[in-house]
Amino acid sequence: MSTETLDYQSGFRNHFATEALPDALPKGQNSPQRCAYGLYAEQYTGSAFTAPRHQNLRSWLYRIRPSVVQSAYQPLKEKAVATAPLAKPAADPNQMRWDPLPVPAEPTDFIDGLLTIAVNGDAGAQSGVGVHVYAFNRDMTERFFYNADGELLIVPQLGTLRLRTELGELDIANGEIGVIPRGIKFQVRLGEGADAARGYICENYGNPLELPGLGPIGANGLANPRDFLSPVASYEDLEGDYSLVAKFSGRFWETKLSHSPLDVVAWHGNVAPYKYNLANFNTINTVSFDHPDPSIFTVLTSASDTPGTANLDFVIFPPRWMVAESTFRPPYFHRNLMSEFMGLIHGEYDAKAEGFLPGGASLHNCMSPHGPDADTFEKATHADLTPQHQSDTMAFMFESRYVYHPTEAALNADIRQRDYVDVWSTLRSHFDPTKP
Ligand SMILES: O=C(O)Cc1cc(O)ccc1O
Ligand SMILES: [Fe+2]
Repeated sequence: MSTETLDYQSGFRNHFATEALPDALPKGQNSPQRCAYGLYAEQYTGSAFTAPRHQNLRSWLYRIRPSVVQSAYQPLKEKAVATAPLAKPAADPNQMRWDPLPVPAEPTDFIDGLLTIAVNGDAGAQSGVGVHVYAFNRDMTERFFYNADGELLIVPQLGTLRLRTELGELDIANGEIGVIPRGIKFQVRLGEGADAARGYICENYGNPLELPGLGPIGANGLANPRDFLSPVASYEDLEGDYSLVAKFSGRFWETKLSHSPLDVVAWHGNVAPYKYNLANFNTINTVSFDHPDPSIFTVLTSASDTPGTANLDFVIFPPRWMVAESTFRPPYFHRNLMSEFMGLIHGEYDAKAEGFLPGGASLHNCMSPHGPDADTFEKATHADLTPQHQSDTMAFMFESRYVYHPTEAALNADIRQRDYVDVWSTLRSHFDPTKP
């Protein structure tokens, strides 16, 4: 368990510069003939070299040993982690819901505690996402991990996490998110006070997440850049029996290391892990009438090649005032082009009176109808429309243009609520042609 508090650098995709030893970063160049302290220089790119400047991502790492010091990769036995496209695709128009994944009874670390719920797109074509849940109770100590298939958006629901990465350490708690860029080596440990952890992960095979455009909202609002925090350089110089697990092209591999890969003494650049506290989200909502579309709650977006039609939108449903006049205030009934995976970080979600639990999940695929359950509809159509504060709530959505294919494991899981569709079964006709 990790207790000391961490320092961070603030700003979204800033060009950061950080060193754990004085003058470890070279001055005025990236590749000096000899680096300070006998370090090796290593460039790490998060985009093609020739990506447009505003999307060009790279950092320079000054490390004790270059990453090439490793043994041959060997395949690791199959995990409960799937990657798109599935061998047996199983897209399903049924509305689906799951209870929270139980915390394991056996000692289980972050990697072994992952279960894929659904995937879409094609990881090899760098489009789509994988949606996983995790539940674990043991620190990663001798092993480290990187994911070549995509960046990882981590949404803790239970227990704080200490993310120990090559570029430094991050703590993320319930109500915060962490993002590990594609390929960054890291280790997950239980944070302060946690003996188990559970949460959600969106593995983004596509373009890296970025802040959405604000359009007529103006220059400020939603998630503000300065609230994003990246780690400062910190390193360990440890020799011993370590291993590095790689998720590469849908399979898990392992290479033996004789040292800890968290040996970066200094780095500079604009691609780095980051965290964000969802409580800092500047929420915008109607002050007149009607229920706005949830795109006003977009925290981060991964663009596809069709403008406005995201590979992934990460959307939250934060605490907020509900003041709409003469309006049905909860989410409306709808059928959407975009496919929607939802989770609940804490509290209750305003479209569902019961059954959608913190740590649970729901899936409403392209064009599958959904919306408020029957109890919510009943209450909201008779509610007194005074200003009401929607408190203690934080739901989120991984919304994607690509249809989600649930995994067989998720379809057959004990935690699946097989009677979910019945939450709408008592919605009766109120139609009366004599009463306009
Ligand atoms: O399905 C959901 O609960 C997510 C959602 C919320 C909302 O306020 C409007 C549309 C929508 O898809
Ligand atoms: Fe929806």
